[in-house]
Amino acid sequence: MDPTTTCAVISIALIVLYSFTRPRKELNTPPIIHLSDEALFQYPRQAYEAALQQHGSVIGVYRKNRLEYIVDESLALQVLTNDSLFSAERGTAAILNMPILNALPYSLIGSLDKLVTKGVTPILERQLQRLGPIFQRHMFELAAKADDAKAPVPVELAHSVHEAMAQSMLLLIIGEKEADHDLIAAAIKVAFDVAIVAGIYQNIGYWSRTFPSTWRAFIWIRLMIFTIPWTFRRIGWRVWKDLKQARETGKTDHIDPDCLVHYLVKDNGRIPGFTESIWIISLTLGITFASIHQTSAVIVWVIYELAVRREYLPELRKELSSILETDPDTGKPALTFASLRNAELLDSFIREVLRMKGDTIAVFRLSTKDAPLGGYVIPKGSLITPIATLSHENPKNWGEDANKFIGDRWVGTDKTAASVSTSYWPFGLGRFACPGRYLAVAEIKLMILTLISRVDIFMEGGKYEIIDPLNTVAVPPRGQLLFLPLEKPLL
Ligand code: HEM
Repeated sequence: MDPTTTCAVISIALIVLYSFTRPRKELNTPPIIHLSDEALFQYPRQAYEAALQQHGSVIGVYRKNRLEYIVDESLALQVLTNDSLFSAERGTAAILNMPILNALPYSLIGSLDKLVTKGVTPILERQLQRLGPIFQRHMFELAAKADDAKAPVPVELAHSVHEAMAQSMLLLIIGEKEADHDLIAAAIKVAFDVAIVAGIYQNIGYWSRTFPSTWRAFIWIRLMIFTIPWTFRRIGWRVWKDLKQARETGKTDHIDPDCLVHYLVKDNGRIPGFTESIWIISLTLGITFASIHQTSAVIVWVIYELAVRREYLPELRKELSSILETDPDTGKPALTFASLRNAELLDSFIREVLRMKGDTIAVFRLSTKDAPLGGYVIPKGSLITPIATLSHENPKNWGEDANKFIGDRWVGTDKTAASVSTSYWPFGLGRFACPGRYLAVAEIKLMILTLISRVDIFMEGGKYEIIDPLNTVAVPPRGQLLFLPLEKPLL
């Protein structure tokens, strides 16, 4: 080895040795509070809120063998928006059990954010014109299950919602206009499998909850190496073929110009090569999960809430009648982009559901350096999250009735379901607030208005059950929805 190389090797070795042996200075870290599994998984809101009240604005709590720092509303803004101390991308990767994302040369989460911000939001109206008929067809088919019924009949909502979401997202993402049953099933399965890796159902399984580290290792290998590539192969192959044809012909006309794969190819600046194609396929996998799973869960939440708060239905139908426009081709009443924008009462109801459904820990960040916070120091590499209920239901933010569900609370204000602030962040906050929220709210409105234009909705027993109180964000409630056809459909 020549002297220069020897010096370089020795220097690197010394730096590595120093960084491992360097005495770690004592940090003034927040108190670590023990919360029992029962408290965390059965009544997390009360447990976290009481601990914060007793021990101050920031505490450490072990959950599923992992230390998480929990803050109250006074520090929420700082934690969620101070990118120089708390990283959204790293926090999301860690909480989704995918720290490997942080080792990639490009930021997957940053690229997904850009993809939706640039590829969907600016052309939201056009996208909704394309996707709308798919949502409506699935909801009409579901409503038709109650045709001729004289008493409320049970229907299976979640399945239809997932199919509608999967089919429309296949059109949005890969430009598949006629997705067959297998392709739709593959998209649903991919979203579900990624949700499992991401730990979305981890709180409700005995093994995953009791042996979280072993569970994480096992599930990661099984799902990431075998199951997800297998279920994703049909979608991935379709994208691969499109990209291969582009490489061979130098052209992209065979790819739907409004789909996200087309956007990615254009954004790449040249026809993607092999590694760029793999990256594009990874992004389509990520966006399939991000766009299908959470929106489907929220639609179920909103419809179940409506079914137990039936007093809002007459007003919502009145609103629907007033916002319908006339389809220029058929002359029939139609729901357009403008109709959805004008559905103020429904928007307010959705916002109230998102505010009040009891989210506790929902949006995570990871400290990128030893970060001063609330009189303590959060050590570098720590997960940190504010408790959502303390912001969302705080009387200081929303008045004395802050913890009361008032469906029309936001009508006539500038606060829409998608407009996030320090006191309302179901879509996150700051630079990385969910880029898909405008699309998501429009989809939710479209599905709900379509349904209530044809059927009356009820919950069996007048109630639903929360399956996972610690994850009301992504796990929908359970209950039996019932439909009764309207005498005079509005659509
Ligand atoms: C009601 C449905 C949805 C909810 C409640 C939701 C919520 C969230 C939340 C809380 C975050 C993290 C934000 C943060 O860290 O500050 C997020 C990130 C993200 N969401 Fe959504 N989301 C929904 C629908 C969608 C849809 C339909 C899309 C795509 C079309 C989407 C795409 C993304 C992406 C790409 C990210 C990661 C990048 C980023 O953080 O900017 N989401 N979402």
